[in-house]
Amino acid sequence: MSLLTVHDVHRSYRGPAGDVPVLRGVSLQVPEGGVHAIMGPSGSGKSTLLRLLACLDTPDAGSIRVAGRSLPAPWSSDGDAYRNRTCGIVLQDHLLIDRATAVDNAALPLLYARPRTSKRERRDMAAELLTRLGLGDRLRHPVGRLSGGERQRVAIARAVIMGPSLLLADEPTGALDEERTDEVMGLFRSMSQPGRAIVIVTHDPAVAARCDHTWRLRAGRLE
Ligand SMILES: Nc1ncnc2c1ncn2[C@@H]1O[C@H](COP(=O)(O)OP(=O)(O)OP(=O)(O)O)[C@@H](O)[C@H]1O
Repeated sequence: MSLLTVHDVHRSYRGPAGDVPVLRGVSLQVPEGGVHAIMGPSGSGKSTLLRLLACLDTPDAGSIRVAGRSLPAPWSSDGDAYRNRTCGIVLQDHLLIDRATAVDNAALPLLYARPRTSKRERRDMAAELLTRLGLGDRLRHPVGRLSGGERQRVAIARAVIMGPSLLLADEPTGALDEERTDEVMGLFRSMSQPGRAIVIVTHDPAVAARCDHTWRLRAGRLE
């Protein structure tokens, strides 16, 4: 069964010389229980597509359904709930809180979880994930003082902490060495159970080779 169904999605941006079409009829069916990759040249619209799937933006035309339901409006409370409970996202600019520790950044989505969790539970869950991602000795560091690859892993921990049905990750291993890439891919693989799917945008053929399926974005369409 498809967890994610995208049908004939279009998205243009307004440019100085008129509209610039980026997505020109993207269709996609992502089955449950796997790790999938989207590749494509720089500027082909991969991040644009991911933002639509994360309900951070709306298509000009076409439809997106997750677990059989159409996506809500991005800035509605249903959109917030979708991003908190159904979908986890790792963006290229990680949007972390620099002064807060790695644990507090990773635990942030749990603040809005129902039923509520105690501060202790939230920190324990975050610490466990961060340790699994090789950050056991950085738990109490403010993320503003972490390296690019360390920040990337904090963003991954924050995206997966709620156990999302759909995990979307834009270049999640772009700043990581081989060993750390293995840890991240291992975490994604362990999450890819029935009822869940993981979609990663990557430029790295070695990462795509470890995914169940790879789509290529070319000329505004997926192949
Ligand atoms: N908010 C925006 N306003 C105008 N144009 C935009 C906007 N966001 C993206 N674009 C344009 O849309 C095109 C696709 O951008 P996008 O970031 O989706 O590509 P990408 O495939 O993710 O690229 P990369 O691999 O370099 O990250 C680019 O030409 C970009 O300049």
